[in-house]
Amino acid sequence: MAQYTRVSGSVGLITLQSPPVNALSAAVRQGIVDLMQRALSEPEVKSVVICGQNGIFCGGADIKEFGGQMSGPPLIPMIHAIEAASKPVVAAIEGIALGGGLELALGCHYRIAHSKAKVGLPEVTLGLLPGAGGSQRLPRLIGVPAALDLITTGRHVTAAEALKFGLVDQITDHNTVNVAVKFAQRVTDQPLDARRISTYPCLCPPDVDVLFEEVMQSVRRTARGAIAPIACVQAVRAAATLPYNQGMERERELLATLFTSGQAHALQYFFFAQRAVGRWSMPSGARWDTSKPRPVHKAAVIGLGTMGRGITVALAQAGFSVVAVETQEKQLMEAKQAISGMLERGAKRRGVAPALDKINYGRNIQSVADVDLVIEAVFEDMALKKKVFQQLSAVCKPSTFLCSNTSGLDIDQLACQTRNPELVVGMHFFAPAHVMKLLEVVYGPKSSPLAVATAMQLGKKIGKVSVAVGNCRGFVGNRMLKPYLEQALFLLEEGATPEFVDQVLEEFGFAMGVFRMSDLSGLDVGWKVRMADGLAMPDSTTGQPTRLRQGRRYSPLGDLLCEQRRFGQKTGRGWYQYDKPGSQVAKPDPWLHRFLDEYRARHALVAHRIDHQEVLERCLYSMINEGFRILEDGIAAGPEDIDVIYVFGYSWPRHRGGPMFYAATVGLNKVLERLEHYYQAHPDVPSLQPCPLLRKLVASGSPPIQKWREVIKKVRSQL
Ligand SMILES: C[C@H](O)[C@H](C)C(=O)SCCNC(=O)CCNC(=O)[C@H](O)C(C)(C)COP(=O)([O-])OP(=O)([O-])OC[C@H]1O[C@@H](n2cnc3c(N)ncnc32)[C@H](O)[C@@H]1OP(=O)([O-])[O-]
Repeated sequence: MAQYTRVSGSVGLITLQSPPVNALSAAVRQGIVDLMQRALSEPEVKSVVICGQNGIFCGGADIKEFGGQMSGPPLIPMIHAIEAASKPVVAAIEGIALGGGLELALGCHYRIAHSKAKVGLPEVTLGLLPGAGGSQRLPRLIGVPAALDLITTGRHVTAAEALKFGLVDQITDHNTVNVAVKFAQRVTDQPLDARRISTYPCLCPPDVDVLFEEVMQSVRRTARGAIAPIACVQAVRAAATLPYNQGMERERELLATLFTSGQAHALQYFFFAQRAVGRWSMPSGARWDTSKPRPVHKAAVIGLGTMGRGITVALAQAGFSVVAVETQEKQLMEAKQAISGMLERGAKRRGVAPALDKINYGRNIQSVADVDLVIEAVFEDMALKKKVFQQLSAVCKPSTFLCSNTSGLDIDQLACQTRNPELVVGMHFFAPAHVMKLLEVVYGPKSSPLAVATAMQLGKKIGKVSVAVGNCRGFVGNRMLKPYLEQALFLLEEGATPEFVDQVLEEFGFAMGVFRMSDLSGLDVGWKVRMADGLAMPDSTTGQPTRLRQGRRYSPLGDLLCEQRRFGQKTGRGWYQYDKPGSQVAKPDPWLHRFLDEYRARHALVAHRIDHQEVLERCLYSMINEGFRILEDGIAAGPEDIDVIYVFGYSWPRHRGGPMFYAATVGLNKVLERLEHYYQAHPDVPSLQPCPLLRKLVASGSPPIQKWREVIKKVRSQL
């Protein structure tokens, strides 16, 4: 929908009207076409201004329309008609002009932006490319290098940067529409041919071929298998080498390939999944829109190890006053230094002043008596955490929220240490906590919707993607990681090498394979947890490491490496070898290959040929199977929660949508059939036994992932 008003006597004002972001739905496009014809036909009208309702210009094509039959006037001829208009058309950009929204503005003859506006062509983040002339007009307007940067990254640029690029003609701090109307009146007699961007030559730097080669190489390196960034480079190359119309034809061809690709579906699913996790719910029925958060003004962090430091930085950078407590003097001094350094570097990158004055350091837990919310980040030991929660409950105001950054310990046990267990939730950050976007907000049986709402809102305020999950061992992320790690170890026992397993997972799109990741995070972290669980102990009779624990298959490979202090990067030896402790370049280690051969011989294991398919299916399907158990248990409300956790917390490739979306893509019946195949071969590995929910979904015809929540609700109501 669009509205037409005549302003200042001679200006036709077209206002896009489709909340919340005036996306270019069929109705909006029809409105623009009709009202442009009206403005051009009215003799009194000398110029036209296009703007958006509610201080937002346009969020681009309507992503909700992508899944269906496209109807209404097509975008490209609509924008061509505006560019060819006989009267000047001015875009008044407020809020955002993204994707098709910016392409619409590029079809206009002038662009006026509010100083706080952001513009960009983020189609690549949806597995697409600017398909309404953006890949051909932008290079002609701002040059090939800048256009390549904006189109291959999809980043949003500020109005100031857009002005520097020449992407907008003027920026204002005042009412943008009024400024644009005045501007439109001033340019009525200016020649328009010079303002039709599609007619501009595409000026190229002398070494344009070298530039495209370099950009293509770096894009291939960072894309990790995503195809859209590569198509974006090819589209801009068409602008640099072909006449406009041929370039547009090339843009159309490339977009057609992407539009129907699985990756575009995965990325568009993920776009909406990111928004779905904000609409959280709890098994009790409490929901995001019925639970009001309590404002947090002052927070505290207890324990300034690696995680505590990152959490303190994230809070301070977001403007919160923070009381940072560390009882050990030496640790406190080191933490102060590290935190100041992180704040200064972050502030420099963002061009702002470091928030050093936001933090008060203390060694005494008494100093947190007046805060609104505390995040405990002490060593991952239940007894220690319980003691800290008892102290906090005694010291803090009764209304203070007590949160733990534990990565998998029982939140309810901590809640039971306090006077107000309903105000206790988990806030599980991911290392480095001031960088990683993901936050698991963990509610226990006593946690109140108020506490969950407050933690979710705080997460959003410090720039995190927060996902509300139930309390269980390992919550969602680490619980699904366990069978994934387990299968990787079993594959080594059966003949694979760490390099091969990692290569398969990295070709799939993970930033790092399971063994390189394990070396990075340190093998001793998991070892300590297994020791605490009594898992890493040798057989009481033989004293030898056994491969069976409570009737389940267990691989002591990781424990055996740790007994030799092969903790990974930190000791220079792990699943790989490194030049020296702390270096990050992993090299295959002949010692480990010999160790695996001896281990197999000692346990009478016969190595067999393991191919890509087996690695992917056993590692990913066992993880996905655990995902279905988590949905069945109600620990996660829907598949979107799991997928957002894995993309933002465990580097699952976004262009594959997430583990649950991937299962839907592969086909649930195939996942079920393969799990049954592997479980038959490995009956002592319960994580391969297909989850009943998976069976039920297959039995009900494998409904599309958007429909799983209904099936889950029915299944859980029958439990
Ligand atoms: C031809 C052409 O070349 C091609 C092919 C294209 O143009 S492809 C399209 C290119 N455009 C984009 O990639 C921009 C995508 N949007 C965003 O980046 C952000 O939304 C935002 C604009 C920066 C606002 O962020 P926000 O944090 O303030 O709010 P929100 O929660 O995100 O969004 C608020 C609500 O608006 C919905 N929404 C946002 N953008 C939308 C869009 N383009 N289409 C449909 N719905 C959209 C969103 O789902 C949510 O709905 P609900 O959850 O409330 O029901």
